Amino acid sequence: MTNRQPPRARLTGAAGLFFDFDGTLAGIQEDPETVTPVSGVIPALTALAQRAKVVGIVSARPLSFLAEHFDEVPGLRLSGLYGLESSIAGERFTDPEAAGWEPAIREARERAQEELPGDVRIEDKRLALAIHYRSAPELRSGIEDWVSATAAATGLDVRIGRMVVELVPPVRRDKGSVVRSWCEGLDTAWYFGDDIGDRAAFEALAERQHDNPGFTAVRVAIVNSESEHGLAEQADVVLDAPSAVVGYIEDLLDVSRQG
Ligand SMILES: O=P(O)(O)OC[C@H]1O[C@H](O[C@H]2O[C@H](CO)[C@@H](O)[C@H](O)[C@H]2O)[C@H](O)[C@@H](O)[C@@H]1O
Repeated sequence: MTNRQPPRARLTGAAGLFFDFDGTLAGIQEDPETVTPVSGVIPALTALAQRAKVVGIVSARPLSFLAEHFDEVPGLRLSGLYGLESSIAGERFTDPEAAGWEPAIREARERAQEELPGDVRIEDKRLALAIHYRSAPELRSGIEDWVSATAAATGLDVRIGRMVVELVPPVRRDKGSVVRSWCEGLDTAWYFGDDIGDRAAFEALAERQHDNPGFTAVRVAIVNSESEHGLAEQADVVLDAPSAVVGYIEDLLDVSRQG
């Protein structure tokens, strides 16, 4: 059991709460297409969005996937593909520099379909290509070599995740840039994450706290048997499952209602 007591931070002043999706609001499964938020996430986020100044999802999933699962939460911000896409108050944005890399992603997908073994799962996210080896972990180093070679041939960048390697446009955006911009005007912000890509968001919160002594950052790591990237060591709170994130939000709302 890795849960710790939540800190005594409350939803006072201008508060923001930002959540990664896979492994944080949803359990990990073999097929990414069938993943849904765990029970209680939608009502918890709905209540939070009524109470906090900014609530958002900061994910590597495409915006279309996030919209399908979260459109019913009023006021929720969505950021997809590590900040390349977003939707805020009904306004959709796609990074124009990244958009030019769609043909390179398509080329990489065609190469993957021809060259990679059938037990590797290829997830085409239009502006990113994820190669999953969860169903064949022994293929990891071969896939990493293939991804490096394809990145060199296409000009794309490489990102590593949980049993996944991705080809992405070489654009300077990450979850840290999203959190940095969403923290503007906030007094307190929480970030909940479980994976390597969430480190940049933790760092953005730490930087903001360092530069603004009046700002409170709460970094929440969701750890699991696959965690190996030091996120828990940087965290203020450690939880052990997406269901514990729902419990944490409910506690936070309760404590904040009590004033
Ligand atoms: O930023 P996130 O919302 O956490 O997205 C990160 C990646 O999540 C998905 O892959 C992960 O979850 C899959 C489903 O449980 C799992 O099979 C895989 O091993 C995990 O890496 C998603 O499919 C990727 O596109 C995201 O980059």
